[in-house]
Amino acid sequence: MASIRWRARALTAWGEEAAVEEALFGDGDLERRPREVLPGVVHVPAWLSLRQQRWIVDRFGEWGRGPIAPHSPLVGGHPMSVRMVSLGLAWGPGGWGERFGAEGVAPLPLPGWLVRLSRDALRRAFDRRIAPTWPGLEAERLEAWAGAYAPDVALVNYYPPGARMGMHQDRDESSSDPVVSLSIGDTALFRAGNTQTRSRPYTDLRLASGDLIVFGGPSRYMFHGVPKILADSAPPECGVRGGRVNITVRCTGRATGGGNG
Ligand SMILES: O=C(O)CCC(=O)C(=O)O
Ligand SMILES: [Fe+2]
Repeated sequence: MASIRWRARALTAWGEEAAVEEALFGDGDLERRPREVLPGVVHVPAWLSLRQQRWIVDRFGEWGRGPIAPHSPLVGGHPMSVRMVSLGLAWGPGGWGERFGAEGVAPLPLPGWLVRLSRDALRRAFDRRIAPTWPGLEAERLEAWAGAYAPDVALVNYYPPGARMGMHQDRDESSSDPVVSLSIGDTALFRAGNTQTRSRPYTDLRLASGDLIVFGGPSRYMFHGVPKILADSAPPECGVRGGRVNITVRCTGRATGGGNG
């Protein structure tokens, strides 16, 4: 029995190492060019400049000193290894709510600059030359669509070294508008799965400091996760010392008082 458990652990570890190796040296990711990873999933490497990253990391510090202290929600009775705060609404395992915790504190609003940045993200990612499959809009219609994108919440995650996030769907938002995700700090191994199951097929990619990934349309409800953070891989100038910051911007249509445009 013990040896079976050991073998299972060894196989899991081997699977992860193989995934890391594939993500680091596999054909798909070597070029670090903007590309549609799956229909509706677009990865834009190094989208944010180091200066923008540092500025956002300063805001991240302010959010952490805000009304909601960074915390690790319990999922299935276990605390998540990431620490999070949310903006616009308060996120918990039960979904998005108006208030957080026993004291019922109101979260900070989603800032206007993050709304504008997210619209820019859609313009950049869903250019037909990069993302031919979805939504396939020609320039003028893309501009109108991106300009009308109205996110109202964000989940801000800090991954200390060694943290991870299991495969899950982002389905607490009633809107199927795309999720815009920004990464700063250590590189993450990001697993983009499928919409049916939390297992294969999946596509692994590296999200490095400054990278953008957007998922919408046919992949809006894909399973995804972060099996590993690559320690000490952040550029020192990004502003994160040890670990990784991830911000996902989303639309619930429920938050009020946010910064629009
Ligand atoms: O850290 C990431 O890249 C993904 C985070 C995520 O999936 C989430 O916050 O729901
Ligand atoms: Fe997610």
